[in-house]
This record gives sequence, structure tokens and C-alpha cells, in this order.
Amino acid sequence: MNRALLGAGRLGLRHLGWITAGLLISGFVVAADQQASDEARETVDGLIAQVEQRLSIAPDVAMAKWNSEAPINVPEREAQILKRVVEEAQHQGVDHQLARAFFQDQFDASKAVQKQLHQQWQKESQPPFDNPPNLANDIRPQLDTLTPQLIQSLSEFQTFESESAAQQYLEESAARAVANNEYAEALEIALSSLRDE
Ligand SMILES: C=C(O[C@@H]1C=C(C(=O)O)C=C[C@H]1O)C(=O)O
Repeated sequence: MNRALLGAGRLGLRHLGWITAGLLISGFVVAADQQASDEARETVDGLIAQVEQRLSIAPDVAMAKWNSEAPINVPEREAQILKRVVEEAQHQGVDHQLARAFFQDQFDASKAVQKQLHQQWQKESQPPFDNPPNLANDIRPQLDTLTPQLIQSLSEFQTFESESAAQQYLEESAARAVANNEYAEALEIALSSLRDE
């Protein structure tokens, strides 16, 4: 074999080595990707859907408060919800620090939407709305119905949160939800403590 051929052969082998390594690595990545079980995916998607559902109530809150001129931030209402959340979390074996942080994120996300809308309506000199939703009788009860459902989903999520494939799936799913939501920044806030885990 002449030198040129030998060189080409060596180069070929070296390339083959790199190609094999590449295939192996991508194989591992694909395998890791596939590890998120159907159950983990359903849990993650269900939790994100509930978070989006809660956030979708914020424009109604904003309308009610626009008419009544009630404050956007109501710390005593938040404290009352958090008290119930911590009790229920303990009952269901959910880490109460995660539950607190998660619900505080939900409040902050709701307030971000309310602030954004009030600023917009201020600029547009929006008059009071006709037939605004009622905060005490309609909206807060809707939010209260979602609270135990969210804790239940958090409890299911906790069984997967240490699995890197489930975390990776959460990351992809959350990014997709944020990209498609009208209130992207607020949804980012609402999902932040889950993604930090
Ligand atoms: C939704 C409201 O506005 C804010 C957000 C809250 C929430 O997301 O539950 C609670 C109290 C307020 O700080 C409300 O006043 O009910």
C-alpha cells in the first residue's frame, strides 16, 4: 500500500471513530428523551394546562377591578389562599415549600396580567365595562375550585420531578406553552418554580 492510500485509510478510520461516537451520543440523547413515561407526560401537560386555565381568569379579575377600582394586589386574600394551600399540601404529602412558591408564582402571574391590562386601558381611556364579572361571587370561587386541583397535580408531578427525562419534557412543554400564550411573560412567571426544581 502506498503512503497516500495509507493516509486516506487512517483518516477514514479516524472519521469512523468520530461518526461512531456521534451516533452513540445521539442514541443516548434520544434514549434519555424517550424515558419520560406517558404518565409523566400526561402529568406535566395536565399541570401546565391548569396553570394556563388559572391565568386565563386574570383578564376577568382585571375587568372587575377596573370597574370597582379595587386594588390589584390583595395580600390578605393571598395569605388566606396560602394558608389553605399549605394545609392541603401537607395532607397530600406535597412539599409545602414547593406549594407555597408555586402558588405565589400564580398570584404574581395573575397580577402581571392585571397590571398589563390596566395600563393598556388607562392609555385607551377605557370606560367602565358593561356587565363586568363579579369578583367575590364568580371569579374567586372559580380560582378556589382550581386550588385543590392544582395541588393534586403538584403531588403527581412530585413523583417525577427528580427524573431528568420528565424535567426535560417539562422544559419543552413549558417553552411551547409560553410561546403560544398571549400573556407569555406572565405564564413564564407562573411556571418558574416548577422549572427551577
Ligand atoms: C386574583 C386576584 O388578584 C390578586 C391575585 C390573587 C390570585 O391570583 O389568587 C389573589 C389576590 C390578589 O393579590 C384577586 O384579588 O382575587
